[in-house]
Amino acid sequence: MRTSIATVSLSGSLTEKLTAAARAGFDGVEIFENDLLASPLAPREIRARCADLGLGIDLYQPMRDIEALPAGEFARALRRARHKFEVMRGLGADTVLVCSGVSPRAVDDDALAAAQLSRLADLAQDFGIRVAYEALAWGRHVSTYDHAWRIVEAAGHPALGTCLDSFHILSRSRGPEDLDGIGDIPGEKIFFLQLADAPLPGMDVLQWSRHHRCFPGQGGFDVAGLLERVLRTGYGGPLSLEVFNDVVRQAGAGPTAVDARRSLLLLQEETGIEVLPAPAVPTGVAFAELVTRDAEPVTGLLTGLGFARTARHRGKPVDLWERGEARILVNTGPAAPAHPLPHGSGATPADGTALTAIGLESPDPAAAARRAEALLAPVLPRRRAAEDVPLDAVAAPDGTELFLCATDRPRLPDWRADFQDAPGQHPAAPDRPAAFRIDHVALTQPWHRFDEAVLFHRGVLGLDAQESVDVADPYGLLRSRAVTSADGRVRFPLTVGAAPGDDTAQARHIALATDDVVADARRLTRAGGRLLPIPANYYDDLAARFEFADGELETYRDLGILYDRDAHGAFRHCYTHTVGRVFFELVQRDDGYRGYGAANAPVRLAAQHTARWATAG
Ligand SMILES: O=C(O)c1ccc(O)c(O)c1
Ligand SMILES: [Mg+2]
Repeated sequence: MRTSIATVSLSGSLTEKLTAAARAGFDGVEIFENDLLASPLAPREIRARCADLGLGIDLYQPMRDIEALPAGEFARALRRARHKFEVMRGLGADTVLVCSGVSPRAVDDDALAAAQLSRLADLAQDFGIRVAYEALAWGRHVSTYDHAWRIVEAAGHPALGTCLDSFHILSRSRGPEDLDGIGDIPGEKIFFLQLADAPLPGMDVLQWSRHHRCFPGQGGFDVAGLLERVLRTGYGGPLSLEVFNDVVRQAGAGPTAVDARRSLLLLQEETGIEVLPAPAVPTGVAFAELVTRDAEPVTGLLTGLGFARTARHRGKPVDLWERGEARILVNTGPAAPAHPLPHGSGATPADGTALTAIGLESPDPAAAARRAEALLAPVLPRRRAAEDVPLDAVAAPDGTELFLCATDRPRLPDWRADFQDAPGQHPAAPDRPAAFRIDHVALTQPWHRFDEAVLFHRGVLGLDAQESVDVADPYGLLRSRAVTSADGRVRFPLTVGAAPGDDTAQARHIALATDDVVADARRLTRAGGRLLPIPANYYDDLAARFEFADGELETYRDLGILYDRDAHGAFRHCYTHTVGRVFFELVQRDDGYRGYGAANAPVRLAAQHTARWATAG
């Protein structure tokens, strides 16, 4: 089906918006009146620009306050309409959107509304234009799609149809039965379909619509369910995204357009319109890669955590550090990322050590890469040097390189083949295999790419998105949403920091799962490592909330171990100091604890701020 996007859904000048929409592969656009008014281009020039870019102008919008008006006022509205139809002639646009009125002077009279819309449609017809009437959820007398349709039906004019907008419909829907009326509208009378999602729970509907709409799959609406109903009517027009969102207004148009198209592709896949390569859900984390100019602080920390340097890359200054199933690459080479990093990404190695890449254990790396490519993820070169093992890799929205790889699996190229054993190196802490591994990797996101990142990990990699949690940071609020595989072998809490410039909230971390966090915490301190000190007040509060065996709480207090419990089990965890933009966490999950210790996160963040001041002198 034809895909389209409203210019209001992208930031920048009209030219920037059109270019971004075309580059992302949209077939057409809805031109928002404000974008036209603010543009130095005449309507004919906009038309030519769109034609050069291969974009159609599928809709011009909005026209407001036209129906059910007193006679004099309606005459003035028609004059306005004639002027707009002339603009549309210049644009070569053949459909105009008319929103249900909000004017206090409009009267509650469906017959009058139908008669006046019919007059408007007569005029439109002279210009070869169709009128699509949309019920705004906050319309004065018409606020539901079925009411708008009753008026259109009563008018019975060939140039008058309805526009369905998923936001207005779903924001007012109390249950699926409220959508049954869609099936009563003949598909050819649905002149246009606008798609948007929104976060739940709702709020005042005008604020919700104007500031918080998001692309399908990024909110809580069942947009796919609605689309299926509309398709069953026989609707054959464009699928058009119309998102009003404060963050989107500030984010770059290029990446937003890609995010938007990816959202639409996933929606089309969900509704059976598009067939994409199936996801090959990662089964584990093969490695995490740190880039650093000065390896010593990181390797010192890794040694204290029981890792040993076991191998070195044959052609690059990259060392493999291992303990159990946890593998960390330490890259001291020039940190030229294969993909440009967005501003504010936690993957930026500018100031020392940064977490820039993750190896995902993939059941079928080539298939995973094909899906990623179909969903517009930048595909990175398979070989960085002639002698390297070919590895599939793509860039996540935050610039993190995701290697789709295999470890010790016959018939698949093994990423470790590029590494040569470092003789005589064994981890200081021999483990039962799998007793020590990467539990999760917390990936801070640029503030304006969070919703995109969640959809990317869900849609492209096939991970499940968990509930979003808010965490109080002393200097703001942190939002965190984990994407995980069903068995919990892959867990990436995606977080978005308080203030964009806040270094503490920007740091990424690797959490290492152990079956004895106390022993590992002691090992680190014995090796001269520092664990993040936690205030005594925290332990006094723990004593009030939970019961502990004799001495247990004192041990935690001495070491800085935090404690949490959920319906399943217990969680003990502690944090190393931060090196550059990276720190480590040691975690012990008992009896199937599912979370990440969110209850402790405010204490941890405050302690990290304090520690940063201490080291800053
Ligand atoms: O918020 C508005 O006014 C507005 C305008 C045009 C639309 O298509 C819409 O859904 C909302
Ligand atoms: Mg709309």
